[in-house]
Order: sequence, then structure tokens, then C-alpha cells
Amino acid sequence: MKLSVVGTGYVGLVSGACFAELGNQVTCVDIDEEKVEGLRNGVMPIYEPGLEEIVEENYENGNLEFTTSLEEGVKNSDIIFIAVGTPAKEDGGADLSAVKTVAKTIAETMKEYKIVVDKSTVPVGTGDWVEEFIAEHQKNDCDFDVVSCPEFLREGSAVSDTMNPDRIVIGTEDQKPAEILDELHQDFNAPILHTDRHSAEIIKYAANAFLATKISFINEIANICERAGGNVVEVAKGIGSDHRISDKFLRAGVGFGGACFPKDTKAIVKTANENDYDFKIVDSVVEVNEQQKETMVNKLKNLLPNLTNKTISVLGLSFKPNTDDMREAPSRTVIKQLLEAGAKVKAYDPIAMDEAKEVFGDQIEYCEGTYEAIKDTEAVLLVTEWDQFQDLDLTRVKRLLNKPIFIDGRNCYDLHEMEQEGFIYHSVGRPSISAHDVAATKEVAAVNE
Ligand SMILES: NC(=O)C1=CN([C@@H]2O[C@H](COP(=O)(O)OP(=O)(O)OC[C@H]3O[C@@H](n4cnc5c(N)ncnc54)[C@H](O)[C@@H]3O)[C@@H](O)[C@H]2O)C=CC1
Ligand SMILES: O=C(O)[C@H]1O[C@H](OP(=O)(O)OP(=O)(O)OC[C@H]2O[C@@H](n3ccc(=O)[nH]c3=O)[C@H](O)[C@@H]2O)[C@H](O)[C@@H](O)[C@@H]1O
Repeated sequence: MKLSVVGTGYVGLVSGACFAELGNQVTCVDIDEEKVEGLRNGVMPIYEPGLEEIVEENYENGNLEFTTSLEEGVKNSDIIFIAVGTPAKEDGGADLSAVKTVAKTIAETMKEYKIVVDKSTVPVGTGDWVEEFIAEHQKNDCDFDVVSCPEFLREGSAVSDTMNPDRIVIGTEDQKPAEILDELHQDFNAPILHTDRHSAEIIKYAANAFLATKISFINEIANICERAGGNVVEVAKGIGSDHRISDKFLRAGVGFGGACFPKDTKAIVKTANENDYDFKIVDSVVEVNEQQKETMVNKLKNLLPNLTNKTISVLGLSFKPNTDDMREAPSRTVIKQLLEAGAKVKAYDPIAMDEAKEVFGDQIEYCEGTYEAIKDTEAVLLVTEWDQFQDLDLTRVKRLLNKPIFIDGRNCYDLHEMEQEGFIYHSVGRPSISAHDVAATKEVAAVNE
């Protein structure tokens, strides 16, 4: 089929490349000239495992094209996917200005039947509004349908999620676009849920809000474990074994970040408010998450009350592993708190260093590798659980540190091992190893020798 995808970000570029990989003729459109020029020359604007290979292959075989001209995209396709950003406005609502710009050009350009599919995350009722808007601004009188087809991919595994989705949601009550989109999605071999457009739009927000709720829930259980006793990893295993709960998204940590959970939770609260409803649960989810992002530095301050001029090592800057995305990354809060307390920061991330430089500028020191970031610092803060941070040479880490303080925001290490290695170790919702434990371990070791 002939498609265009408008917006070549995480969603647009990955979806476009995957549709091309399945044999469709895809035109990817973006207003960012540098991005489009780069893509034509094999430069990926984002890091996603497996993306570069399929983009290059399909660009070379002619299934995938890149342009800044939406007019060209509209002309070249029967189905137009809108995948532009819908960032949060000051008031928490979604900024739909890019969707509006795209809808206007589509209205002015189309000359024959088109299916306009919204893939961007947009508040309920946006499809109705886009439909009315296109009808109002149409230059040529032709038929069209507007469908909601929300996207559920995760960054860091976007290609694999797109190729193997849990479900595909097609939100339209019209038969013609439903049948065409069914056929387009057949090769994904996933269940297709047909629903009305409003429900499809709400499904997207409800899914993200629910997943975010699981995370804030387990983070609060972790906070209770820290105060009352217990180990949140064991608790998560215990409750997650119940199929009705499931063990997914029950990893306690330093709070959720990224381009979506933070903005989508706020947006659905806003939608509720606009409809005279107080969405109390998700409101609290957001509040708990803000607090959670501060817990690592608070733990450090309990151990080192005066951080002035102390150098602290931060491992992991992106909001999760396998991505270079720094949007709403918990590392931002952690580093802000450290700097406010007068500390100096040495940081390392395997992929997100360039993005991080845009965020932190010259406020922190950027290191070339993990151990360089640890050397001569007072404490290690493990913020993002990249594979290489989960398998550190602990003896070397301890030797490089001025003080054996390790704050693990992702529960990557075994408590017993950290005690044996002599670390003062604080993680999330698990018993902490204090200086007293470390001294005791050393005494036992000395007696044994
Ligand atoms: N990032 C993610 O993992 C997911 C994002 N979503 C949703 O998908 C949408 C897109 O998100 P991302 O891909 O992360 O955004 P992004 O910010 O990575 O990419 C958006 C792209 O749209 C382009 N753009 C903006 N205005 C345009 C216009 N008028 N014409 C053509 N291109 C234009 C921008 O230059 C940019 O390249 C959002 O609504 C987001 O909530 C949904 C599922 C997953
Ligand atoms: O709408 C979106 O953009 C996407 O948002 C999330 O995907 P993403 O933000 O890429 O990444 P996740 O794996 O969901 O992680 C989000 C955040 O939650 C945190 N998290 C996740 C899981 C967990 O158990 N604990 C936890 O703290 C991660 O560290 C990360 O900061 C959803 O998982 C996708 O289904 C959705 O399409």
C-alpha cells in the first residue's frame, strides 16, 4: 500500500520503516530539514536498536523515502499517518498545534479519497475536531476518513514492539477505512481491536496512566518497606505471581520519566478536569513520581549531609536503557538536586552523552567511561540500569571511590555481595547496608583470616 507518515520521530520513523519493511511504499515527512537530509544520508536522528538497518535497507530498495514536503507525501499516498509530537502545555493539556498544521496542509492538498490516521497521542475528541477542520479547509471536494490508531511502542525496543505488538487498535465506525487498515496491519500478526474513535483515543491514555500507576504503586510499597521492613523485590515477585496483577511494570526505582508517562498522566487528569471530574488516582501517581525522583539524593544526604564541593558520580542519564532520550529523565532531578547542594558531578551514559550536553551544558563533567566517572568521587549514584552498569567490577569501583558509598536507584546489585565487598549500599525498598554492617563484615573477615 502507499502510505505517508508525518513526523519522523520515535513513532513516525520507526512505524514508517516497519511498514516499508513489510513491503509498503512509505513516504516519511518531517519539517526538520536537517533530519530529513540526514536520513537521506543514512544519519539516524535517534538511537533505537535495529532501526538503522531497516531504514538503510528500505531506503536503498526504494520502499522508504524522506521529504520535507507534506504536499508530496499527501500526493504519494492513500493513507496518511499523523505522528507529530503532542507535548504538554503549561496547563498539562496536550499541545495540538503540530496536528493542526498537518491537518491544514492535508485539507488543502488532497485531491482524492484519503484515510487520515492519527497515531499521535491526542485527547479524546481530537479525531472529531480533525475531521471537522479538514472538511472546513478542504480545497477540493473529495471524500476522506479520520481514524484513531494509537501507538504503544516503547523507546529502546521500538522496532521490536512495532513488529510484534500486543494488539492493534483501530478506532473508526466506518467500514471502508476499517477494512483497508485491517489489511495494512495483517502482517503484524497481532490481534486487532476495532472500536469507536473516542474509545481508541482514551485507550492510549488509559494504558499509559495504568502502567504509570503500577510504577508509582510499587514505589510507594518500596518506601513502606524502607520504613517498616521488607524487600520490595520479594514483594513484587509475590504479588506479580498473581496473574491478575502480573509481574510487569513492578520494578521499584527512581521514578518514571520519558516523553510519554509524565505528559500523558497530566493530560488525562486535565481531560478529566475539563469534564468536571477529579481523577484522584492519577493525580497522586504524578505527585508520588515527583517525590520518588528525589529519593536518591535524599539518601545520599543522610550519609553525607554536607555535599558542598564533594564530587559525586552519576551513572546513566537517559530516562531508561537503550535510548538516548533525556526527556523528563530522572537524572535531571538527581543532578539538579546535587548541584543545588553544592556538589560537583561526574557523569557517564553509554549513548545519551550528546543529548545530556544539551541539557546540562558545562554544569557537570562528562566522562568517557564508567570507571573514569567513578574515579576520585565520594559516592556512586546508579540512575539508569544500562547493562554495563549492572555488571560492574565492584572491587575496582571500591578502589576508585574515596568513600565506599553506592546508591542504587534501580536495585541492580545483590545485597549480600555489596556487604561482602564492603559498600555502604542503599537501594530502593530493600534493607540498606550501613557503615556499621560494613565494619562488622570486615571484623568477621579479619577474625576468619
Ligand atoms: N516516543 C514514544 O515512545 C511514543 C510516542 N507516542 C506519541 O507519538 C507522538 C510522537 O511522539 P515522538 O515520535 O516521540 O515525537 P518526536 O518529538 O520524537 O517526533 C516528532 C516529529 O514530528 C516533527 N514535526 C513537528 N511538526 C511537524 C509538521 N508540522 N510537519 C511534519 N513534521 C512535524 C518533528 O520535527 C519531529 O521530528 C506523540 O503524540 C507521542 O505522545 C506514542 C507512543 C510511543
Ligand atoms: O506512549 C508512549 O510513549 C509509550 O510510553 C511507555 O514507553 P516508554 O516511555 O518508552 O518506556 P517504558 O519502558 O514504559 O518506561 C517508562 C519509564 O518507566 C520506568 N519504569 C518502567 C517499568 C518499571 O517497572 N519501573 C519503572 O520505573 C522506566 O525506567 C522509564 O523511566 C509505554 O510503555 C509504551 O507502551 C507507550 O507507547
